[in-house]
Amino acid sequence: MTEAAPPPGLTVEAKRSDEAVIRIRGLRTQFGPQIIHDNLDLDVTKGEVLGVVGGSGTGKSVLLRTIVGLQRPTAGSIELLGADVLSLTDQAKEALRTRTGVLFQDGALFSSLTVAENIQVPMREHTDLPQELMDELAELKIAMVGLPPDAAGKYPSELSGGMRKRAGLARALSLDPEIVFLDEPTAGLDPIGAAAFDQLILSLQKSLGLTVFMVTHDLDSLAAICDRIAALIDKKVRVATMAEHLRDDDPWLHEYFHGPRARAALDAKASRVSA
Ligand SMILES: Nc1ncnc2c1ncn2[C@@H]1O[C@H](COP(=O)(O)OP(=O)(O)OP(=O)(O)O)[C@@H](O)[C@H]1O
Repeated sequence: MTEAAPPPGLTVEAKRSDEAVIRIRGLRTQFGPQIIHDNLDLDVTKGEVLGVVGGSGTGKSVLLRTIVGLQRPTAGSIELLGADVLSLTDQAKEALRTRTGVLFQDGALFSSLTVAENIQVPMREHTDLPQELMDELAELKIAMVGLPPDAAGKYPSELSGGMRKRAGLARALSLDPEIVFLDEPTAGLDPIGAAAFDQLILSLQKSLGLTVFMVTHDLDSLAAICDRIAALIDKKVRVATMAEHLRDDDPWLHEYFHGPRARAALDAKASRVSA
């Protein structure tokens, strides 16, 4: 079947931007006199892995929280999966929440619940599935993130840091979201654990067709799995591929992407590609 021609007046550019699952325009975020984002625009395309970087305090986590509706901006518009986040009814907000998953920096698991119960929290909140089915789904999510089956009955305190991250990811995937938001998913993991977590994110992204919005400081993650990188600079984002950022002469980008750690990450990527 041939693709239908776009309606008159719809340009190729407009057609392409229709694929944006997150579209931010003119975002301004301010805490008292402190302006964090100013006239920030960002499009995130369906199915991409977007890395979000920036110096400490530039507003990466606030941006994530604002997109998922946990923080209200001072001005601007945010479209998430076609819905205008800032004017939704509570009911529509709930419905949108079932289509997104969030992994906060510390995993944010409930310490008094087992891993399976943690994974079932969003199911209980948003569905009325019978317990038996929720148990089966929790088992499936546990397998998907590479945890052993006996992790289901364990409490977060009984897991290693890497396992807790995986459990947090399983909970973020609880309702089969279309977009996952990850806040520094590899922070606190050793390099081997971090690389394994990167590969897990990449394989889930590919098999589930997820869009991934990932705040990170981890240059290895950026090099290994991100399609594009949004750098928070001067209260706005500059979105480009890693190769393009490497050619940018902005001082922060230059220091970030040309320092010794960046070179090591790029060398590691180059040797993976040539292997
Ligand atoms: N609820 C809040 N009230 C007041 N100020 C806040 C609030 N949340 C964040 N901030 C401020 O906004 C700025 C951006 O915070 P954010 O956590 O987004 O930074 P970040 O880029 O994620 O930093 P880091 O890389 O250090 O985690 C910081 O100066 C922070 O103190």
